[in-house]
Amino acid sequence: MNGTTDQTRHQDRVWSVAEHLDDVLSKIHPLQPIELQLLDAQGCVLVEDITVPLALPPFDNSSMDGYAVRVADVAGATEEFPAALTVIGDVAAGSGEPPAIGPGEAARIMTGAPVPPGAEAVVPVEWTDGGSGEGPVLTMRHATAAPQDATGEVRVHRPVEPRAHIRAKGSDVTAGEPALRAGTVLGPPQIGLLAAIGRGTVKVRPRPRVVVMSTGSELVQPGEALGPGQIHDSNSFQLTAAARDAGAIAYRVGAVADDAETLRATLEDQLIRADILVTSGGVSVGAYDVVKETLTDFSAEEGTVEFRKLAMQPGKPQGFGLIGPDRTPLMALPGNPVSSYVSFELFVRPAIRTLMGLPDAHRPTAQAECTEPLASSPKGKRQFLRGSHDPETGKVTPVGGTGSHLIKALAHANALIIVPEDVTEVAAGDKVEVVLLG
Ligand SMILES: Nc1nc2c(c(=O)[nH]1)N[C@H]1C(S)=C(S)[C@@H](COP(=O)(O)OP(=O)(O)OC[C@H]3O[C@@H](n4cnc5c(N)ncnc54)[C@H](O)[C@@H]3O)O[C@H]1N2
Ligand code: MOO
Repeated sequence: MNGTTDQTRHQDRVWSVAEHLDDVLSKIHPLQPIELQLLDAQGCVLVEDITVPLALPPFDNSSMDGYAVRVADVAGATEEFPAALTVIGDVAAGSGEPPAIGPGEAARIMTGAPVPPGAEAVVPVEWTDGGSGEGPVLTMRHATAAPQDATGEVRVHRPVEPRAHIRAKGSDVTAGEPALRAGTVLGPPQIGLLAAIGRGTVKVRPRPRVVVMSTGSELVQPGEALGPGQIHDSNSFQLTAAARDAGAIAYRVGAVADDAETLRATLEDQLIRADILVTSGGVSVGAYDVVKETLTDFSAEEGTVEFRKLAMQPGKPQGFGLIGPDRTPLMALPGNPVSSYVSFELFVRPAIRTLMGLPDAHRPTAQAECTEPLASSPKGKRQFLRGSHDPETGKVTPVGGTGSHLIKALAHANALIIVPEDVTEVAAGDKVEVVLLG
């Protein structure tokens, strides 16, 4: 058997969606963890258990703007017979050493300020005359407008329970308690907790750097006028946005012309900053399908990219391999805009999320009732039609047709309707599986 026959046979093999995905994911491994600043770690997976170094709150503090008092001093107080206390000063949030409260004394205290020694409870300002000498008030007067309120006398109109309006030291978390476990995905509240316990950096799996490049001599940057036979490059924008949406740091490279040398040089340049490379276009059987030509001709040192046909529509032609000195994954997607996007959702997004070590690499799916019959689907191919899914009714309505060039319909869809390989007809009311695009 000669080499050409081998290669021809190999190319003849049609891969299922699952086989291609398995092959991609089997060659992609989570990135090495690094220490990142908190905000750079957003959306990343924590790889260390985090223990609370100090209690939260770190000290007893007031939950209200009011007066720190001794309970016995306000026992039995009413509006008619208020308890009059001597105000010995202000305790603002951030106060280092608040004054001690003796019998018959109170300190004006602000929310979050440390409870002074001797105080047993906080009376909200609304239960007092605020030092005005008149009836109950709703607010304190501002310190600059009425500095005298930090001294003088306050009348308290209600008694208070011990510890009332005091947030105890350690009532949130105590020192030594686990704060977050390795494997946690860092969302805003987790980042808030890390900041609260004083962590400036954390060890996480970083976001992958994804380089997106489109190929095609017909492509013109949006914003520029089209010449004859030209179209705007939409894939590189769509795919860069999709890479970001998947959690990656995405770099968009302008469209590369259908020229093998230019493509080779651009790939070499870009490898340095890529954890994964995504190309669009040039993978079919045309005379100018430069991605396939260039990457198939790679030497052993440069790496191997395999081009294959998948039993799916859209997204039949796909290339995948590992290139460059670090064997960086490269995914060569078909150029038709819907094909490249569907391919991204099915193969690149899970690859990105696997690099990040995320537990949910795949988009969620749901069963839905199809509101309209679907045009006959090719036998033996898994078809992904665009749909508008309503989670409230559990129904999905097809949007646009099967054409891989229907960019507008894709922009009005929020789901992909899956028509399995063995199904050729879907009637209105039939149940279908949908990929929820979020
Ligand atoms: N004789 C055959 N022709 C084709 C086959 C086949 O099996 N036999 N497969 C078709 C299928 S399926 C697909 S998908 C496409 C894939 O083609 P390529 O990956 O080589 O992509 P191009 O030829 O470069 O472009 C296809 C189409 O998409 C437009 N395009 C490309 N890049 C962009 C971009 N960045 N932004 C917007 N639009 C883009 C391009 O102008 C073409 O119209 O091949 C079929 N042909
Ligand atoms: O597979 Mo192509 O992606 O059908 O248009």
